[in-house]
Amino acid sequence: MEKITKDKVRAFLPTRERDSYKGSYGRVLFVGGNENMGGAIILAASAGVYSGAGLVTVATHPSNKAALHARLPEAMFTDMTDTQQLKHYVESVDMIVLGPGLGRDETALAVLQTVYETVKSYQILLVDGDGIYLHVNETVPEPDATLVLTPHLGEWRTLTHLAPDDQYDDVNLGYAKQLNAIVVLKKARTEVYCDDEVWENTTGNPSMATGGMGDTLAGMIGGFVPQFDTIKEGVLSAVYLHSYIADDLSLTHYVTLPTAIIKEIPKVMKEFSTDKHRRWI
Ligand SMILES: NC(=O)C1=CN([C@@H]2O[C@H](COP(=O)(O)OP(=O)(O)OC[C@H]3O[C@@H](n4cnc5c(N)ncnc54)[C@H](OP(=O)(O)O)[C@@H]3O)[C@@H](O)[C@H]2O)[C@@H](O)CC1
Ligand SMILES: Nc1ncnc2c1ncn2[C@@H]1O[C@H](COP(=O)(O)OP(=O)(O)O)[C@@H](O)[C@H]1O
Ligand SMILES: [Mg+2]
Repeated sequence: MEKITKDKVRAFLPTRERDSYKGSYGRVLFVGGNENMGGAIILAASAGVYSGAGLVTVATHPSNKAALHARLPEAMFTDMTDTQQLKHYVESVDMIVLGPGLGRDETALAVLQTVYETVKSYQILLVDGDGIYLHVNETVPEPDATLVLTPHLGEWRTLTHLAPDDQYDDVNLGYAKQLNAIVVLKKARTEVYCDDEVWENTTGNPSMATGGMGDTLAGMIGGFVPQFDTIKEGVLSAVYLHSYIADDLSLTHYVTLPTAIIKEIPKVMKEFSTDKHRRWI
């Protein structure tokens, strides 16, 4: 098992080109947030924007529109219950983050099915939260995209039926392959299963054990992956920095709020950037 370390993340972090524009840094669609869990998708999308995604759209329940615009004016809104609009947005992005706060009812299932039917092989689809529940418990088409799954230990048990005592690395890797996915197994020391590799995070602490923390990680991965040289490097860097920020905040804060992590992302990316002393003027 390889460790995700500071030096590796520093080396992975891309530098920005002078002539780049928002299209250079990824168009990302966030799908989720029913009438009761709009916060989950707003957190995910906020993490995506603060991670540097070039253009972010949120497909969510219409009741979340005003809150989204108030909290995150950088993001665009579309109604996730409008199937034609949802298809249109899925077709126009590089990456989709599906599932935070989506719910598990018929509307949620229809949304997930539309996304799964529409994605193409050149796109990246991250499935989290209720999306993972629907992925396992409902009959859904296999998405033709690079799949990233971000289960916590409970969701991993749902996906694999593995008891906690049976979750050895090689067994987990076998399941990740069977699921045809890069798996981010979230826990105190999060693990990433990618191709034949197993990675272990070296950051993270119990001040992070609060609702919305995983939604925030999903959003960071969504923001990072289109900007990084490889999907693996984007995923590993998001996992590391999400918890690195929390470790820093935990020195002075008993609990680390997802919104506090989100605010710090651009600063920490600058700290890790190899051209951090560069001035553009
Ligand atoms: N502000 C918002 O809108 C928020 C919205 N949210 C949205 O809620 C949706 C449901 O997600 P969820 O994770 O809350 O619930 P679920 O999928 O039922 O999993 C819990 C089950 O797994 C088990 N379990 C075992 N080990 C575990 C572990 N290490 N970590 C966690 N659980 C563990 C656990 O066992 P127990 O605690 O009962 O012992 C229980 O049986 C999802 O879409 C998410 O995005 C939340 O993000 C909160 C903020
Ligand atoms: N004790 C802990 N130590 C380190 N990280 C933790 C701890 N508890 C939770 N986390 C992190 O918080 C996140 C929780 O994810 P998840 O349960 O999906 O949250 P939510 O669905 O509420 O957003 C994961 O990234 C996990 O690694
Ligand atoms: Mg979660």
